[in-house]
Amino acid sequence: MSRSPDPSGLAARQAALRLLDAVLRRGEPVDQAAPNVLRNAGSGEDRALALAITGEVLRWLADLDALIDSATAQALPDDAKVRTVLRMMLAQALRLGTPPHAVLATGLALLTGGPRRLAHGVFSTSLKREAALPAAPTLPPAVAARWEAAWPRRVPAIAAMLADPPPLDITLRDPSQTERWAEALGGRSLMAGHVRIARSGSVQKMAGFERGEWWVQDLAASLPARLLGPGEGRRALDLCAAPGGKTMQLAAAGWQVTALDKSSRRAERLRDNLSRSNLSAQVVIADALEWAPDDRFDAILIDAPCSATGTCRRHPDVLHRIGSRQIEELAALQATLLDRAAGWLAAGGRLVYAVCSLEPAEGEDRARAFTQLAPDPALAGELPEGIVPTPEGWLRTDPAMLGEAGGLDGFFAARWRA
Ligand SMILES: C[S@@+](CC[C@H](N)C(=O)[O-])C[C@H]1O[C@@H](n2cnc3c(N)ncnc32)[C@H](O)[C@@H]1O
Repeated sequence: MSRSPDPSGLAARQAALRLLDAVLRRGEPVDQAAPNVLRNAGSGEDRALALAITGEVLRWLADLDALIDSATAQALPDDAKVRTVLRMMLAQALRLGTPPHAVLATGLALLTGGPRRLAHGVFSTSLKREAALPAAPTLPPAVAARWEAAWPRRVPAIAAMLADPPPLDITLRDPSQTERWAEALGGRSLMAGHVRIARSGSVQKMAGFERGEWWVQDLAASLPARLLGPGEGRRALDLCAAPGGKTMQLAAAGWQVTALDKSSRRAERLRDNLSRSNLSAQVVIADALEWAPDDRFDAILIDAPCSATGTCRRHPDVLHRIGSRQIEELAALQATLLDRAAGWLAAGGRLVYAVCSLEPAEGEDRARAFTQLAPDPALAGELPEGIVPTPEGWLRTDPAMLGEAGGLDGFFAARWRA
């Protein structure tokens, strides 16, 4: 049943406050908290507004805090509710173009029994001073320190790409239809099988979605599966497969795919995606640390669990949830997955390891440490124009690459041969 938008506008703001609380206090991903938080958050429009406010606060958190602190002599703790409400108020005024009276009414309503005068004062002072955000968001200090150490010359450009949500990329089931779909969807293709479109409205309502002609997948995320080439009926293992973007690519490229994931909830989405796109794979729900195959595979794709910091434009919560401890733990898991899978490859078979991460500890360091198989460098011709392999033959992307065309996710991929 479709609901009409909440006329007070409060439901969306209450939901945004709860989502921000989930990310900033409990370290939960927005995607994990959202289904529960948004269930009673009014109409589709209200839910979209809640997500937009949450996203803008997480993108611009340090800069919003600087504006708040410059407008009051009071030291507001980081986790004070009034600070989060003020972040939301300023994000709406400065990023979403919400009229000040609507921002004030809904913001103050979140602070019933709390420091409303303070919030009113900070917001009004900021508007009177014509407060503005910088051209590029300021990265949280821990993220800035990590990326400065890894990519000193790339960080300003990466931060600039964080200012706005990225365009929407789709992967086509049939790459020979690229021109047709680019035209039908009013998009632009950066590579056969890829179309990029401006973000607007519901993906499910776009032509071709229901019939599974395409699925949403960032251009960078589509590259690891491409590195395995055409399947010609041979056997591929997609380890860590759900929700199935790469399984669908492999199946569409003619591989006979075994798609393994340990999460039954995510495997359900993988099954739905396969059935919508009319593609098939053998779905296995198992822990890759315990499972072992009966037969060897001609190709293995490990799209390993990772920090996902490469998806920070779409998921700015990663900037505030992920620290060195998580990265270290994930790197250890990734090393174990690589070591196990190497023994499951048939002679002459290819293994691709990939992570949607901007952390060398999960990408370059893992590839350097892995010596069980012979390197099989990626070739420039296998990648979109403008993306070249690293001197080691690895694929490394960051959000500022192909920046003129809208950028792409941060990804790392490396390939070996048995
Ligand atoms: C990066 S996501 C995979 C995305 C997927 N390849 C795609 O393209 O849609 C990582 C996946 O690894 C799964 N995973 C994490 N640890 C695992 C393990 N020990 N065994 C199997 N799957 C695991 C998670 O459930 C998650 O679905």
